[in-house]
Amino acid sequence: MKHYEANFDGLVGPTHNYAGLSYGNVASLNNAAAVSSPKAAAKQGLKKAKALADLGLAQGMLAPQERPDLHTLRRIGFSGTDAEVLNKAAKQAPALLRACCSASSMWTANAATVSPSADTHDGKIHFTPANLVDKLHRSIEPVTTGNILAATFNNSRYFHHHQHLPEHVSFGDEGAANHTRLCSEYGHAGIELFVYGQEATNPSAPKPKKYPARQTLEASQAIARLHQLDDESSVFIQQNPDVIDQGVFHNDVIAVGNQNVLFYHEQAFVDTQKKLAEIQDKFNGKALHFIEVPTAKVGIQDAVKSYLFNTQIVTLPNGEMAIIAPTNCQENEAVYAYLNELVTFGTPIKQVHYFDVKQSMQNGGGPACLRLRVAMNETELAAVNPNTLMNDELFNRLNLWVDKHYRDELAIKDLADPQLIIESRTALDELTQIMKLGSVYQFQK
Ligand SMILES: NCCC[C@H](NC(=O)CCC(=O)O)C(=O)O
Repeated sequence: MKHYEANFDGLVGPTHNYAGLSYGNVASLNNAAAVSSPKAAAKQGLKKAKALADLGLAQGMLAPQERPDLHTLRRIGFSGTDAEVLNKAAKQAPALLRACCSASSMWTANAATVSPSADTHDGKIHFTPANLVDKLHRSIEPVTTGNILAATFNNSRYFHHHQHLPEHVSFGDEGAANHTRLCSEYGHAGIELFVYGQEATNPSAPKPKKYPARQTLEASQAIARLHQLDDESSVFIQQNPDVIDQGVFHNDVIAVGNQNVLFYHEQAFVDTQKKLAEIQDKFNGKALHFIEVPTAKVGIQDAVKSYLFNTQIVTLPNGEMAIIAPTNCQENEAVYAYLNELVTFGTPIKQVHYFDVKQSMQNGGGPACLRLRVAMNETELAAVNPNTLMNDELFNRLNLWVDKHYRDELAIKDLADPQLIIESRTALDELTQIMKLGSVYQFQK
């Protein structure tokens, strides 16, 4: 039986904009009110996804969400026709309107946590949508995310979909951005690493002073229980609170794993040596590559600016690993020098491929934020909705669809334009037909 790790990238939605909504995410704050290009953003994402499919990897796409989210605006008391709701919100509560217009579901690393069947007791792939409670604009994603995941992985024989965790800060859950999996082969049982920012029920435990720690230990433990993981195959690691305060709002800004490689910054974790020993122990003596990047070579600021660790590490069909990096890594002298050196270290990582995903980067989302990993065997892959899988036909269709429906530019003031509702719904309605998703959006019910 063949095994794959498929990447499901988030298709960037028609309202992609820079609203400065993510306190603690430096890029989001720095680019607040800049003019975005939804069309360029969607095309950059499609190009990366297609390039990975062309490298011989399993690659899918996840549909974006309905924005502006009029359902939420009505729920908080704005009434009338769609245009009236938008108009009133724009005048009376512009910050809430901005939160209801974000295309943030594009960062599918935050869509859910996924545990492959090799790790779970019932032998199914488990999905739990992230509740994303730390940020208002993201907390409105999980229900539709669940609908989209269920329409994409639509076979209950292989896929088990859970409800998102309770919507309270004690269970702050950011999905796969704070989760990585180590294994010798994708189809073998692996070690699931859950990296949390704080313990909600232990006020004396360390936590950041300035920026929020979005993921809690309690949420990570709940996911491990729901996904039927063994203690022997789960490791809970605290993210270093000092680096959260320097802009590392998710673990995938400072560490990434693939198969037997863990690539991380020296300052990423609390109790690093102890945790590495636990991982090695649970890995049953099999070979592991811990690639630690020292501060002396790449400082935290360079890591945050370039997104060195928000790279994807993928295993190519020939068994070598490649790093999928944003072009921002080439533009940073220290990081570029490090990556050029990394491929000579004798680790499984042999190549680096650079992609321009700047539209997403300007909101703090790199190549790894844009994808949700799902390790699958060939039977499970065959059970995925085939219309979501990347190939020449889907790539061409989606590019044409973007050309037809997306704006070249979007400024914050444009979010109050009622025409944007019509454009966005028309686009999404057509998309659900292209990807054969059924009625996943509120406006279709
Ligand atoms: N994994 C990357 C997530 C990036 C995302 N940025 C945002 O939501 C920025 C939106 C804005 O500011 O318009 C976040 O911080 O959760």
